[in-house]
Amino acid sequence: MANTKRLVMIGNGMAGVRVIEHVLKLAPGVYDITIFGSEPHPNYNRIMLSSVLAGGTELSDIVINDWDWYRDNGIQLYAGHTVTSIDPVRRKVVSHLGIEAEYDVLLIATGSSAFMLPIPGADKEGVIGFRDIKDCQIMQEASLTYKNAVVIGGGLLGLEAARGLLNLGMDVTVVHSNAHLMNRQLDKAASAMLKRELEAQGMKFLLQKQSERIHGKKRVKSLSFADGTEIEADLVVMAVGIKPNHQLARDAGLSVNRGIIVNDFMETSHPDIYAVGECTEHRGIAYGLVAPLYEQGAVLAKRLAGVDTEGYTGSITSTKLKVSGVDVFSAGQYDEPPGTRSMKYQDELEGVYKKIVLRDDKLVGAVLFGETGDGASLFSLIRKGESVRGREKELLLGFAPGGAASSGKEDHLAELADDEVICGCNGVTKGAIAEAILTKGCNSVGAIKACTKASASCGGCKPEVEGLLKLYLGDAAAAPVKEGICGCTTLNRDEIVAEIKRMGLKTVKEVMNVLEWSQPEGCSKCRPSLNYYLGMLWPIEYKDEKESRFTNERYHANIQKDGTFSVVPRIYGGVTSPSELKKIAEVAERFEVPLVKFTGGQRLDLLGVKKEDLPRMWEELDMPSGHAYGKMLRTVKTCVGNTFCRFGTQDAMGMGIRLEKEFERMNAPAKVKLAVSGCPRNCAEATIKDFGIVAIDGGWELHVGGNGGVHVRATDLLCVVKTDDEVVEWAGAFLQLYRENATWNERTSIWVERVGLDYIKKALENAEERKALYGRIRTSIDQIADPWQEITQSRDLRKNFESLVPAQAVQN
Ligand SMILES: Cc1cc2nc3c(=O)[nH]c(=O)nc-3n(C[C@H](O)[C@H](O)[C@H](O)COP(=O)(O)OP(=O)(O)OC[C@H]3O[C@@H](n4cnc5c(N)ncnc54)[C@H](O)[C@@H]3O)c2cc1C
Ligand SMILES: NC(=O)c1ccc[n+]([C@@H]2O[C@H](COP(=O)([O-])OP(=O)(O)OC[C@H]3O[C@@H](n4cnc5c(N)ncnc54)[C@H](O)[C@@H]3O)[C@@H](O)[C@H]2O)c1
Ligand code: SF4
Ligand code: FES
Repeated sequence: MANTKRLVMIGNGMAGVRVIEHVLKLAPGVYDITIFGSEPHPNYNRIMLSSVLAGGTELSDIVINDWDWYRDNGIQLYAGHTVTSIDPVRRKVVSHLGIEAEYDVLLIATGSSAFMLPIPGADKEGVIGFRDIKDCQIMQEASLTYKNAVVIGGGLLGLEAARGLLNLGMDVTVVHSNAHLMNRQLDKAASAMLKRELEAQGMKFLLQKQSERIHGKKRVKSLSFADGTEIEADLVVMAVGIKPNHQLARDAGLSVNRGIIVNDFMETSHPDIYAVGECTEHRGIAYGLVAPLYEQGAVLAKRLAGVDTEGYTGSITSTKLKVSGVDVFSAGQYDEPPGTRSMKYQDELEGVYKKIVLRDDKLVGAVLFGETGDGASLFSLIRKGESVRGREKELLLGFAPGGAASSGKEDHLAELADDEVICGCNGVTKGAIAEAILTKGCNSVGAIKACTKASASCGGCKPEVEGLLKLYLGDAAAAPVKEGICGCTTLNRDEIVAEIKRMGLKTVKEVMNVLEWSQPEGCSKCRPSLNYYLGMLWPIEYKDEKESRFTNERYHANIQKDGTFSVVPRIYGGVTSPSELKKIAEVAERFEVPLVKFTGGQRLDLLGVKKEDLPRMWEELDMPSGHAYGKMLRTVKTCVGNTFCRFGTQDAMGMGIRLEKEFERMNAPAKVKLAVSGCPRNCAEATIKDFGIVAIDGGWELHVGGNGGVHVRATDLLCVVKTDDEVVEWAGAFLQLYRENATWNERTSIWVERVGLDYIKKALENAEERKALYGRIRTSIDQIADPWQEITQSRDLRKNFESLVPAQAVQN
């Protein structure tokens, strides 16, 4: 593009990408943008990692900008690339995979890393920080094998990690060096109440403990302390603060202290090199919360767009602990240094504690425990810095339910100026939310979230957003507002499916237009779900929209953390042959596959494959896709059954192979796994599968709704049948009932609990209905070709893989 400047950004995290979002709006077409990010993911909401660890949230739920966003905005993204050097003279950066990028403007947004205590044994297996997706995965995997988790650090991160590990079923002890928890956010009274509450949830604490040494051969076994005591540990999570990632800047000669030193316009000591986020130090402060970083980002974006700005002058911060069942809020001055006065309210029975701290009639701090609904309002007063003389009691007790002086939250919100920030995480003002409600028709928290991003991160501002809804829409908002499948619509799954059927809508775009989506392009939640519903409803006419699928499903292979892919061919029922194994081995050798591994589902995983090699590998393997990447039928695990096992009563392998051939290529709301055991000893673990078959004398037990993942659930017994044909028919009917009624992304374990086993039994016991369901699943599956074959046989489709050079670098 003529006259465009080359903007290169190092770091694909929250602060940096927020700057790019602003720049795209303020100065479209001005920059040719390249981003390098060490993590092999698109930009995601790091704040929400606590929810991912605690369960119920997946990476796809926390992605802020999906791969399409980069592509649609012409951004060259090198995901999985760590920049290893900056050359300020030649104005270029180099990544660890050798990619060079020249810049006119360089933006460093490298964030920070977990601070790891430099104690002996800290390098052992099982000792980690909590900073990214990978750490979440390590903790989730450890919880499957190990019992004792120790979290060092009783701050925000440590407690959120500890709660997540409890959810994963581990025995968790938090080791804290201070005498009270969250000592950087809470006073002693609130801290004591917090400790009691967390103990009631099952967390254990060791306070005033100095960790001295981590023991164990290869993997951690225990942790010992300066006082000579020791605790068993299979997993140690260090959450003792963060250290800004500034080495790259230091090596390039930039001024660095705790972080990269920046002025009020986020300029570093070098011309045309800017820095933003946790990697920076501004007026002596390195921030570790997202709200100030977004404030920095807004200033920097204006600077880059040539828009006037007064500069960034620093932030007062507020925090909210994200542990369900415990409400803790802290803002500004949380203790009472000389020159301040405080007012406190404590109700031990109700578990409520409130404190406000004042200096010269101004509110300078607040600590809330138990009732935190007024947090954002108090924070806004702290930021304003105006006199609150005469209103102190009202501030302490006033806004919350049960408060003495009830001026009401809406009254308070009404008094706020339009430029007051309501959502600190995303820098959204009252004026922006008012505009969304009054002129853009947003009438739910979800719609406001989609339109403005308010409440999209920690969720701490949700009470204020609800208050504004009530303020502007009155009683209309007092009624519980229906939440849609995502922020783009207020319609839920059943309403959407009904409307698609009623109006005969046939494409994703059509659904969005006709059902009046608030975002014309939809989002990463609704697009794949609409694609699924349409395919399920119109199996013959509907053409799958590849662009509405996630990367793995688009490339028919699982993307790995280094940007390579894994290839899993289908091995029916886990039964293979020497010639098939030889073929796989030869292909693995020919393509120099770095790792070959058996999966938990009895197949072979070829890991570390370059994207451009995928079609040729599939061709040479000449086997069907194992669909290890999609919301589809994954595996049918089998035991040897009566073919070899002396306990076996039925042919488990034969049944497994038959079922896998019957239902392979089946699209579903979520992944589906089956297993067949040849007798009630159940070696194939059929009772933790979506559909499990266990042989008994003279028949088969059919089990449904099991799950062996993070949320383990044993199956419910659906029925007992006699013949193999009946097994296939019931399995097909059950899977189709699930396909037709579950919400996209809902596993059978959740769906079965939601609709109830009785509903499923009733639907399937009717032979006519069962046969009809079976007929419909067959029709659906018969329309779908094997994706690997489809790609290898089409020159156009192959090009999608071949044209992507450097293949492993570019994810968009
Ligand atoms: C579990 C958890 C929960 C949190 N909860 C909250 C919360 O509730 N509220 C809140 O305000 N804050 C919270 N935070 C803090 C918040 O996430 C951070 O303040 C924010 O993410 C910092 O944004 P950033 O862009 O500066 O850094 P990051 O989001 O860390 O992004 C930096 C990116 O740069 C990449 N990078 C680093 N070096 C290089 C290199 N050389 N080349 C290429 N890429 C590189 C990193 O891999 C990273 O992806 C939480 C943090 C964690 C870990
Ligand atoms: N809800 C939220 O806002 C939230 C959640 C998670 C993380 N974060 C942010 O992520 C960053 C990291 O969080 P964090 O909790 O690690 O940092 P932190 O600095 O807030 O807390 C670290 C805690 O560890 C304790 N500690 C220090 N050395 C220790 C030692 N040797 N042994 C035991 N305890 C020790 C400190 O007393 C402190 O309370 C912070 O910037 C935090 O603000 C915020
Ligand atoms: S489940 Fe029964 S038949 Fe199958 S391997 Fe185990 S003991 Fe043998
Ligand atoms: S304050 Fe965190 S999402 Fe609004």
